[in-house]
Amino acid sequence: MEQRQVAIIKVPFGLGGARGGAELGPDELITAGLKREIARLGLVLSEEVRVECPSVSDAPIERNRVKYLDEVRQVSERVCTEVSRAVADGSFPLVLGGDHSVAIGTLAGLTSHYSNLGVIWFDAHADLNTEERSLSGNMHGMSLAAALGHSAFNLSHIPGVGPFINPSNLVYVGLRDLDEYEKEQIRAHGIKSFTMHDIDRMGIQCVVEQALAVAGKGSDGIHLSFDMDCLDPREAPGVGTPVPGGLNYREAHFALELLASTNRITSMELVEVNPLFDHNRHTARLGVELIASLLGKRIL
Ligand SMILES: NC(=[NH2+])NCCC[C@H](N)C(=O)O
Ligand SMILES: [Mn+2]
Ligand SMILES: [Mn+2]
Repeated sequence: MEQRQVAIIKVPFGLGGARGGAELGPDELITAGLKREIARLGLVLSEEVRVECPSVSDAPIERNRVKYLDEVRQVSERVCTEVSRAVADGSFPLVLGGDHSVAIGTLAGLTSHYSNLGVIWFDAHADLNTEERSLSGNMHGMSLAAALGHSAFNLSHIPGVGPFINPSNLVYVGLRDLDEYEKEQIRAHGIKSFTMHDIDRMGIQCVVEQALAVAGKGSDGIHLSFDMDCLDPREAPGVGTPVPGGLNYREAHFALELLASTNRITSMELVEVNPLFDHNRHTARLGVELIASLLGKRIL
């Protein structure tokens, strides 16, 4: 990471998820010691903003098949503004979710500065569904369809946004739970995907090096989108949509340590921490540790 200034952007939004609780994520990460870690690394916290987000109690009763689209749209616009401002200020944007639908706003804000943004997406899921094809209607499963311009609601509807992201600069790490339509999309657009099978076969080091090559090819910035459910639920039980067979503790740390050592990651978001399903703040503490690894913390 080149910048020594970090901007924390908290997005307490959970209406895009399958079950409530992700809106408690940002505060939980702060309570778990995030700012102390940032200070220990000698980084300057240039700002800490909290994006105002609607919650279930403010939202009208949802009767549509696609859930809380208006709320996601509103939050996306606000996140876009904050992320864009952080980049303009020369800070490293660190977005704290919230469910993964907050990525729509993050990517919108980033593309307003980076014309060819690379994206590394750590997740058990592909988040490539469209409004028509989603089986659940949950917007956190549609963020990348919005960023690629495949869904009806997409980045182009957000004021101040840049271009859609390019599928050739998008890469997945940790996939293991895909809907049929998502599999078709990955094949149709040739999106580079390192599934858990590939990690078993090649090892996490080789996977991360190749992922970086894909995201970095011709790009002017690389965003890391980190869904905590990429981890095995034994490591990270506090998530909304856990899937067995994920990354273990050292694989996740090593991946982020490797990314940090290249100095090429220009922004990060960490999403889907859900304290309601956590035990003793374990998942939030792990989230803080992983952010520290990405920001340059080393063992020795
Ligand atoms: N960001 C996430 N945790 N996404 C989970 C998505 C699960 C499923 N594919 C869906 O569309 O509903
Ligand atoms: Mn996700
Ligand atoms: Mn996921």
